[in-house]
Amino acid sequence: MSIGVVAHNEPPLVPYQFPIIGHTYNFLRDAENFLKECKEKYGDPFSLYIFGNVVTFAGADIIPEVLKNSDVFDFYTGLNKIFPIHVVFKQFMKNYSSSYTARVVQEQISNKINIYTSRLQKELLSGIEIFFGNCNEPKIFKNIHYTMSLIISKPVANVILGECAQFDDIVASFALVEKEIQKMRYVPPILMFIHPSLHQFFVMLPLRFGWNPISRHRDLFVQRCKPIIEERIRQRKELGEKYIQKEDILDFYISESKTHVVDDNYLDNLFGELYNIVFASVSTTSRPELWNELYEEQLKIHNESNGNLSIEDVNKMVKLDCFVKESLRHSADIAVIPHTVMSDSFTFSNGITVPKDRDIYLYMKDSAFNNKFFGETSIDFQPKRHITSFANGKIVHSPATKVDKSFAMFGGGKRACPGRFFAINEIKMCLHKLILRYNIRTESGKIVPPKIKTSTYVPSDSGLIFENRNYVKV
Ligand code: HEM
Repeated sequence: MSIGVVAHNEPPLVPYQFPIIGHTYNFLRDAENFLKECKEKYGDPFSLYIFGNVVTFAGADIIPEVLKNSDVFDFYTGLNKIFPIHVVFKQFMKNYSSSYTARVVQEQISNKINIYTSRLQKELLSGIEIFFGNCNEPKIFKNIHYTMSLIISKPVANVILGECAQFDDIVASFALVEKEIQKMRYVPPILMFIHPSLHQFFVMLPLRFGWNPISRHRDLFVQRCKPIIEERIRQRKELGEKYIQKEDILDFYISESKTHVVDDNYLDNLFGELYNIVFASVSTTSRPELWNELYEEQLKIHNESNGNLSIEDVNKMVKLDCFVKESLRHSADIAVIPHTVMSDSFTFSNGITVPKDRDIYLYMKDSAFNNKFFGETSIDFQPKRHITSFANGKIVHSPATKVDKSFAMFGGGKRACPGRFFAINEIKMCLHKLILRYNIRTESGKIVPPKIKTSTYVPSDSGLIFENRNYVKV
């Protein structure tokens, strides 16, 4: 049994038997139990030798320190090693800046939800009608994840592209972009055994030969949106100060660019900026879990709002919010999002030091199901745990958008997900409409667990049955 050499005060490196292979086999075979055992035996954080590299796993105590120090622990450097999403987009954008994109999402999308609510609602209802329909007879939907992506794509396309979202193929391309990019994520990192950069080279090989999974979406974007972009630029020029900016992200980027020339470079850049946001929003928002007891709350709010939701109505959906938060907690991946150490080293508050270039995986399951935060019932699905009732009758609810040490599903610190307000709002509106209209159950009548892919979960492909409640008109 060999024990790797670790520098003074480094996280303990879990002993392993076979050189080169290290812990790779145990990690691939059963990451869930293997990480649990390691944490119990070696504490937080600990290191493993996987795919030829020493990587560190941060559990519930260390995750908040990693997220808080985003200038030291870089998410994009870590992510690019296994899933070079930014390389895909950088082919289109000359000056890509992740912090600029984050600011646009926060200021132009999340801060303006009240402006978008009625449009989002209209698009969601139309998507639900197209993709689920009446369901007067119970209907089975097999690929529910993709169907939900299609439904979510409609409102997202509307907010991002304004009237360009009238084209069905543009809406479909929003859902497909996500699907195609996600495929890159599942290339097994076997070549990392030789050198980490070899895996990256292999994943990016098609890009080097000029094939980009999203090129055809770029062509469709140009075909559909170029005339609209040109017309908007023409109007801006003609009306000058009198031009009233449209409420969509496309017009925001047009106003920022201050150009009058719609050439290939300009369109590439616009496409890259816009579809980067599309990827972030569609890939994360489509979650079909439902909970029947929420029906009463939805019916009450539906009646009070006459079926026309405002942002205040969405905020009143406290039970639904707790349900969404609990669903997100339960769908936490086992370990995700490596953050790479960018400074010479970093010392955690418990005195343990990690060196430059070390990848720190967030052991999310340890945080999401920790008794320290959620007590003995941490593994149970209990949406009410997010509500606290005080003796004086005061009731406080911890919203799904709140990031703190017990809830890291949206990250934390300065780089916490800026799209979470939009995402939660959209999920709640969508679930509200679905719960009002349908009874939804799994084919087997039991809860179907997701499938495990290495250390992440992917939705199960078992079907969901939708049946019209025949009660309210949504
Ligand atoms: C349920 C849905 C979502 C989940 C679970 C989610 C989760 C996350 C997580 C974990 C991060 C990394 C945070 C960190 O490293 O601290 C992140 C970042 C980000 N998310 Fe989301 N997200 C969701 C929806 C969205 C939506 C709808 C948008 C856009 C409208 C969006 C845009 C972004 C952006 C731009 C970043 C990068 C932030 C930065 O670089 O500072 N996300 N998200």
